Amino acid sequence: MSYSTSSFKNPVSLPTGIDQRDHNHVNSGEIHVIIGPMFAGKTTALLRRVNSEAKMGRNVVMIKSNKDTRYAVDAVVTHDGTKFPCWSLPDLSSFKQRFGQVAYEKVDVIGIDEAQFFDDLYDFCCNAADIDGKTVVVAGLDGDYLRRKFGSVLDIIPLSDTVTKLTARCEICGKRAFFTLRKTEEMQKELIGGAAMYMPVCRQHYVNGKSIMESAKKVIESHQVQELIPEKPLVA
Ligand SMILES: Nc1ncnc2c1ncn2[C@@H]1O[C@H](COP(=O)(O)OP(=O)(O)O)[C@@H](O)[C@H]1O
Ligand SMILES: Cc1cn([C@H]2C[C@H](O)[C@@H](COP(=O)(O)O)O2)c(=O)[nH]c1=O
Repeated sequence: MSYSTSSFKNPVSLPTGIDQRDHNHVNSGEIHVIIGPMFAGKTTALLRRVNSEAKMGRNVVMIKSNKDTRYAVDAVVTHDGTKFPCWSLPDLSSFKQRFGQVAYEKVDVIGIDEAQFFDDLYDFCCNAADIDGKTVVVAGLDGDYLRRKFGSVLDIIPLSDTVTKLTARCEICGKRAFFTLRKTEEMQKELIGGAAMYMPVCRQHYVNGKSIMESAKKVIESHQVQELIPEKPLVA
C-alpha cells in the first residue's frame, strides 16, 4: 500500500462542531510525576514545585491521602519538617465537591502527595489535566516494600508530561538508594510509618536485608513451634 506524503503535510482541520477555544483549553493542562523510595525527597520536590507556581501568581491547592496523617492531618509535611496546608481526603473524586465548583474553577495547580493511596488517581489526573486544564503535580511511591507496583502511580506514567525518579541514600552504605526496606514483620501492602519501620536501601542491601529479615522470621517461627512442643520428661 502506498501513501501520498502530501496528505500528511496538510494541517488537520477540526471537524465541524468542535470549537477552537475548547481545543486550546484541552491542551493547556499538564501532569508531572515524582516517584522514588521513601526518604528520597518526593514531598520536598512537590512542595518546591507548588511553592514556585504560587510565587508566579498561580492558584495552588494540595491534596494528600487521609490514610497517612503521621505528621499532621491538614498539612503535607516532609520528613525534615517542611509543611504546606492541604486537604486530607479518602479519595480524589470527592475533591471537587468538597472544595466547591467555583473555587475549583479558579485553581491552576493541584499537588497530590502519597498518591499510591488513591485508587482513583488515573481518572482524576486525566480529567483535571485533559478536560479542566489543570497542572497536576503528583508525588508517590512507585513500588512497595516488596518492589511491587503501588496503587495507580505507575498507571499515570503514560498520561504524564514529565516523570522524575528520585533516589535516597542507602542507610547501610550511603550509596544511592532505589528501594524501601521494611524493618518489621508485617506483611500487608499498606502500613503507615516512618524511619522506625522503613529504610531506604541500595540494590545490594535490599537483597541482603530481605534475606536477613526472612532468616530472622524463620528463626522466630521455629522458636514459636518449639515452645508448643511439650518438653520430654527427664524420667520415664
Ligand atoms: N533514612 C532517613 N530517615 C529519616 N529521614 C531521612 C532519611 N533519609 C533522608 N531523610 C530526610 O528526609 C528528607 C526528605 O523528606 P521527604 O521529602 O518527605 O521524602 P519522601 O517524600 O521521598 O519520603 C531528606 O531531605 C532528609 O532530611
Ligand atoms: C514502602 C511502603 C510504604 N508504605 C507507607 C509508609 C508511609 O506511610 C508511606 C510513604 O511515605 P513517604 O512520604 O514516601 O515517606 O507509605 C506502605 O504503606 N507500604 C509500603 O510497602
